[in-house]
Formats: sequence, C-alpha cells, structure tokens
Amino acid sequence: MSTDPEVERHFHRMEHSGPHPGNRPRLRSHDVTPPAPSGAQPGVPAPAPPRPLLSIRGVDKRYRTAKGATVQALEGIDLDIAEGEIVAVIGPSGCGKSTLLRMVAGLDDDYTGAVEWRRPPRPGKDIGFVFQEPALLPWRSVAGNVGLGLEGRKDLEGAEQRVAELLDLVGLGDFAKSYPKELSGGMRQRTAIVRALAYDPQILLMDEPFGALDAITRDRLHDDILRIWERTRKTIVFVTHSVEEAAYLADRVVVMSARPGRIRAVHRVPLHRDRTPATRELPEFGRFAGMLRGELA
Ligand SMILES: Nc1ncnc2c1ncn2[C@@H]1O[C@H](COP(=O)(O)OP(=O)(O)OP(=O)(O)O)[C@@H](O)[C@H]1O
Repeated sequence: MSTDPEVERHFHRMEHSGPHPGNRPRLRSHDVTPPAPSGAQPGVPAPAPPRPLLSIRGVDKRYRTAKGATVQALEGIDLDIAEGEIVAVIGPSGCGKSTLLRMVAGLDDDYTGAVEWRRPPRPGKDIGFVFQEPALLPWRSVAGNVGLGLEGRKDLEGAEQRVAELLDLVGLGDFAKSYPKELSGGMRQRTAIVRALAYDPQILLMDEPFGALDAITRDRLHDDILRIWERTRKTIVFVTHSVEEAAYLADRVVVMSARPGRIRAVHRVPLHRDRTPATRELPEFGRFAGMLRGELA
C-alpha cells in the first residue's frame, strides 16, 4: 500500500468502517468483452472465465462545487480488470480519469454504482497508489521511505530483504541510504513506485506517474514498469495523457470521452506482451498509437 498520507487516512477509516464502501448493489451490467475461448470442443462446455480481479459497474460520479453547482464527472462506467492485466486509461483533460482511479482506490466513496473486488482488499495493504508527484518523506532515506509500510513487522529481516529486492528491481540498490533530495526526479518516482509495492498489493494504480518527467527518463521508467510486471505479474491500472505510453505498456487501453466521462472504447493492444524499445519502431505500434490519437481528437 502506498504510504501517501491521504491513502493512509482513507484506509485507517476503512479499518474502522468495515468493508469497502464501494461494494454496493450493482446498478448496470458491465461492458467488457471476455477473451475469445480457445481450443473449445463441440459439446464440451467452455470453462467459465475466471472472475475479474476488479469489476466497476454502472458508476456515476457527481461533484458538488463550492458554489453549489453539480458537475457530472463520470457516467455509466462499466469495466472489468483481469488479474495480471496492465490497463491504460486515456481521455481528454477533465474527463474523470483521476476520479475513476480514486474511486477504485477507495479514496472517494461518494458515487453510485459499484466497485467490486474478487478478494476484498486488505485495509491499507492491497492497493498501491502512485501519484504524479512522488511525495517522499524528505527526512527518511530511500530504504526508509520504501520500508515505511513494513515497519512494525515481526520479521524485520524479511522486511529489510524485501526493501533491498525492490530497490534492486528498479536499479536503486546503491541508493538505499541516500535521501530524496539527493535523487533525480526519475529516481524519486522509482522509489515511490516500489514503495507502493512494498506490501505486495493486489493492484497498482498510477495517476500520470511519468507526467512530470523528461522523455528519456520516462522511457527508462517504462522499462522499469515492464520489468516489475515481469517479476510480479501485478495488475496495473494507470492514467496517462500519452498515447505512446499507453500503447507501449498496456494490454488494453480504455478511451474515455469528454465530460461527463464515459467509456468510449476499450482496445486490446495489438502487440506481443514482450515489449522492448524496438517495439516503438514497429509499424503496428505507430498505427495503434495513431488510431488512439485519432479517437482523442
Ligand atoms: N473536488 C472536486 N469538486 C468539484 N469538481 C471536481 C472535483 N474534482 C474534480 N472535479 C471535476 O471533475 C471532472 C473530472 O476531474 P478529474 O480530475 O477526474 O479529470 P481528469 O480526466 O483526471 O483530468 P486531467 O487529465 O486534466 O488530470 C473535472 O471537470 C473536474 O473539474
């Protein structure tokens, strides 16, 4: 679980208020097409597809502004996320992408519809959240930031080992004792990402995690994310403004319409799961990113 104060506060509330507040009766059916069955034999019923890790059902979200007006941010959002998937959410500014992520994280429970989990998230541990700004504690070392959520564990050695492994995973093993001010922007964000993984959450949610970084650093972090996924097979949902980022990282891309945000399309990325910098040079990569760009225009 992320140790960002807002997330911590929310889960502290959750611990005292029972189940995830988003688990309400469903209002609408969802819209995600299951993958085509393969190898089906005549007369033999196909096995039921595994339940999605997460189902968002008929979610509507309205904000009330300070002046008393109502802003409809999301309308009729239906989406299933499978375990181990990487899903990108793109859409015009203000279409409700961050709102959607916050609702999935349980940071905002004032909506209608339902956010249903296959396994209820463990309070404070099962949802890793990464914001655009890494928000590290400046008085703590890199290892101290990453291990923050593991403090108090009886297995101190195990916790230290986990922190070391996570830092190695993103090439920060030699910076465990450094302080955030001694790191570059990309290193700070890598610290924030592995901090969100420290508890081994069910899902990693990232809200424009690379938006504040220069292009070269961003590309490097993309490959860190792919490496993390290779190692952990973590379910990842991220918001981005970059169609190239969505195409490079995701299995599926959710395209949202302008406010009130609705799901306009869900595209499976037509690329092999193994992505390398050379993937960006493939004609199908360019075509797919171009198609996404056209949908946003
Ligand atoms: N606390 C709030 N009170 C009132 N309106 C809000 C609040 N938070 C968000 N909104 C409105 O809800 C809509 C969706 O906002 P949100 O931040 O989710 O969009 P977004 O797609 O993430 O935008 P961006 O891409 O620019 O970050 C916007 O019109 C925004 O003004």
